[in-house]
Amino acid sequence: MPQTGFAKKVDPVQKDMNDQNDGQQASWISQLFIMLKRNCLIQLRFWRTYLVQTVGAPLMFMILIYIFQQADFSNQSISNKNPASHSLSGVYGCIPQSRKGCINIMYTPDTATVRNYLTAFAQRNAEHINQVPIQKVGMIPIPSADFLYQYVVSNPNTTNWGINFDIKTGTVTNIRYQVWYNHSRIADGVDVFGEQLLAMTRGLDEAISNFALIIVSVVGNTDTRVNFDVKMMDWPTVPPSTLSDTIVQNLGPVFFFCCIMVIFINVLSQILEEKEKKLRIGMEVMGLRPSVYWLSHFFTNSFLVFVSAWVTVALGVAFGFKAFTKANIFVIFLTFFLFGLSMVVFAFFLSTLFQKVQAGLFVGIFVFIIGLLFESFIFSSSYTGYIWYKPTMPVIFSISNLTNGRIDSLTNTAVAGPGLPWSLIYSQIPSDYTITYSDGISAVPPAPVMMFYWFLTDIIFYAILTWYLDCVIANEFGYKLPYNFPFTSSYWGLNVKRDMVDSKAMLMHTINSNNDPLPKGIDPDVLRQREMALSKDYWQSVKIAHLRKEYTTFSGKVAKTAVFDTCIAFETGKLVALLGQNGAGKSTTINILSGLTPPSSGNALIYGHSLTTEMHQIRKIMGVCPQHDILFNELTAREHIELYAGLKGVPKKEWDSIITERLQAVRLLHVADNPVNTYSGGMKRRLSVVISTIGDPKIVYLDEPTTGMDPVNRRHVWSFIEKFKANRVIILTTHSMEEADVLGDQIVIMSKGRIRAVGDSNSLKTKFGVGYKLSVITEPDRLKHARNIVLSHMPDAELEDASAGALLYQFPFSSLPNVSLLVKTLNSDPFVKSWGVSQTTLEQVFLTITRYGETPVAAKASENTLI
Ligand SMILES: Nc1ncnc2c1ncn2[C@@H]1O[C@H](COP(=O)(O)OP(=O)(O)OP(=O)(O)O)[C@@H](O)[C@H]1O
Repeated sequence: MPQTGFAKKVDPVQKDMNDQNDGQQASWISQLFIMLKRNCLIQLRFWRTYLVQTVGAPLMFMILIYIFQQADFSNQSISNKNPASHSLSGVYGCIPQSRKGCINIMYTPDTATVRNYLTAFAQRNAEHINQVPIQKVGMIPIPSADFLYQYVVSNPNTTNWGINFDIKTGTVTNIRYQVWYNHSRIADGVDVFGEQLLAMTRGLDEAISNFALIIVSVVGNTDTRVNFDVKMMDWPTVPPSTLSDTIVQNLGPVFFFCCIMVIFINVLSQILEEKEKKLRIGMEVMGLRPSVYWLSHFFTNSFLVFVSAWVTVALGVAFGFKAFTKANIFVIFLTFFLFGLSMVVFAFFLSTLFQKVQAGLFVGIFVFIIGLLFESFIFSSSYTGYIWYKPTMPVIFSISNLTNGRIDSLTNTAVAGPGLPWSLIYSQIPSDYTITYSDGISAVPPAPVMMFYWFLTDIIFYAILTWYLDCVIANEFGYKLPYNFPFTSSYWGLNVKRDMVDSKAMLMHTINSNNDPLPKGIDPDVLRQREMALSKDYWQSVKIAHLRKEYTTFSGKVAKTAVFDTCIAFETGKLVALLGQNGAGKSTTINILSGLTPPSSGNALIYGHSLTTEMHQIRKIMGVCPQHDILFNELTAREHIELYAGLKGVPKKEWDSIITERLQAVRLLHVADNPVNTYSGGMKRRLSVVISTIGDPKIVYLDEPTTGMDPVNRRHVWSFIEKFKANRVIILTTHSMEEADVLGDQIVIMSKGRIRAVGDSNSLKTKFGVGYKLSVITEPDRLKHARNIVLSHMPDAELEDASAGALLYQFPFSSLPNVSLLVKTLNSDPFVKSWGVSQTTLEQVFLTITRYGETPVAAKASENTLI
């Protein structure tokens, strides 16, 4: 970055500003590798889950299909079981058991005589056979007995009877007929093989004889002799190799859909969990590029889909399902694989719409169920087919869960149609598979390759949507890009390469254009710091001007102003301790400075980079230890450091020494290879502190770094921070006054979003502590009595606090000689329980400042009116 205008300046603080360190950030490809490694490590830690998803689910569904199919086969093939025990009652009508309907009787030849016989038969057996669907296809002529065999083999369980007549007329009519009976077609679940055959032959014989009598009565022929020769034939048994995969056709698409949806639900919950636990934002703050994040998830989940698709194909072939064996396995694989990828990207898209795992999962499962319904028996033959076959459907309606309708079509084509060889993927599916819908539309399915194009379209469509929504929907800290961001040159990095003069000019513009009035009763030191921060001649490593943060409601109303008009500068090599009560605005300030949340107004210059426009540059020189640990439970401390060192672009040869030295410094080396979920709260905090120091950051934010640590480890962390602060700015928030006292070179006390006091520990104690402290503990109803004792010996003493029987006084150095007499009196007083004299502590300073809020100095005038 050009240094124009800076080297010449004589101001000593220029040295800090000129110390332009562009920081560390790994290249795009290195980040991708390191993220892929992280994803793989996490997947390996959960290998059982992923094994269930990729192998277990397909295996389970395949076994289920196989079991159902075997049950269906046994229904389709013939076996003599349960001899007859029922009385004759007539011929059963056929019972449709598949969508193809059923045929009651097939007969041949199709001659007038045979038709007459069967018409007479039908009239006499009307109650059994003249019913739907019998009326339509109850009896149909077929060309030959051989046709019957072929038809039954390829359409099992659709026909009841086959009758082949051979009629020779003369003086005596010789009628021979052969009867085939599908005795698995039973009405009440009990085989009535014998009775049914008897009923049929008796019925036919009667019909034929009757017909003969009618003829006699009509034409007057007296010779009515008819010879019957009846032969029972075995129902053609379907060889196992030609059994239809009706179960695969019907259940297959549903089950294959479920295999992929298991992965879909997992991807959705994985991404949302990383969002909810702020893991993703944590990595981005440490320099991870969003594109790398998405791509790494795409690749690792693609691998899962890849495995799952191949396992499905392999199992389908192993189980001998025709959908697989009749097709080219690559066609089948590509179908599952591309469908799986489209669902992965669809999960990405859904994840951008939600912040919480629960909400996202609810919608994910809803999508799953809707998809299942579309895939189910109710819709599979019509609705999804309709969507697939109707090319005019807009792209949006092809939402991925519906695209699986194409798997349905593919399975049907593969099973019942010509199969799917690679050579046919560009050809139209034969018109035999034309489907006529209830609205009269007759659609010819397009070539199978169209299905692949649709999946690819889905993948690209949802990838673009994910990228856009991920940018414009506010993240968990309210950060978002404008709706037109793709058309801004800054997004594409075309005009971000500013030099420091530009950034300084931007800051000065912010300063000059701010007309906010000075807050009333501002502390003189705070005012001086403010003036320096706003001066065009005073430049430090960090210069913050008019920073303000308003949290707004959904309707845009300001719900809370967390930070008001912060103006301050920090110099290199100093640790700034930010103190304040809960809700004072410390974390918000750190979140703004670390780019987690955008400021409502104001700006800052951090090592020459503008906060509002060059956050990507600032991230390269920044380390953050957030208030809540952002750690991956499954990874070890070593893997965390490798991950962040990788993202920051720290050379690999330095990793080992960083791990050893820093983990040793915070006493974590002995658990370096244990997963983080085995760590205590304090251990996690220590690891978070170490992570914030990776990559030689010039500015480090430590948000309550020692919360939950025991005193011993806290001291280890203090000395680690103390050593680390050379040549950097460290901004630390804490509720431990001791910590601020020990570490803070500059202490900033905030209250209600404003800076109330600034200075080093001593100056604050001198200014706000004014000398010494005297505490007296007495009975709660003897406070006045104790106060009189104190004031009689020390009229200069100023009351700071009086509560629950405790008096806290502050007295100047000049009153010190009176202490011994006062102590004597206190010791001899029966109502005084204890007393103590001490130098003012930072805690007392803090209490004073926060108690009197806006005007700490002026407020002291009213102190003695407390009791
Ligand atoms: N996302 C938000 N929406 C609305 N108000 C918020 C949001 N985040 C913080 N606040 C409010 O802003 C104020 C400052 O919060 P902040 O977290 O910065 O305080 P803090 O000083 O860090 O407190 P603590 O010591 O408890 O961490 C609080 O009143 C808080 O309720």
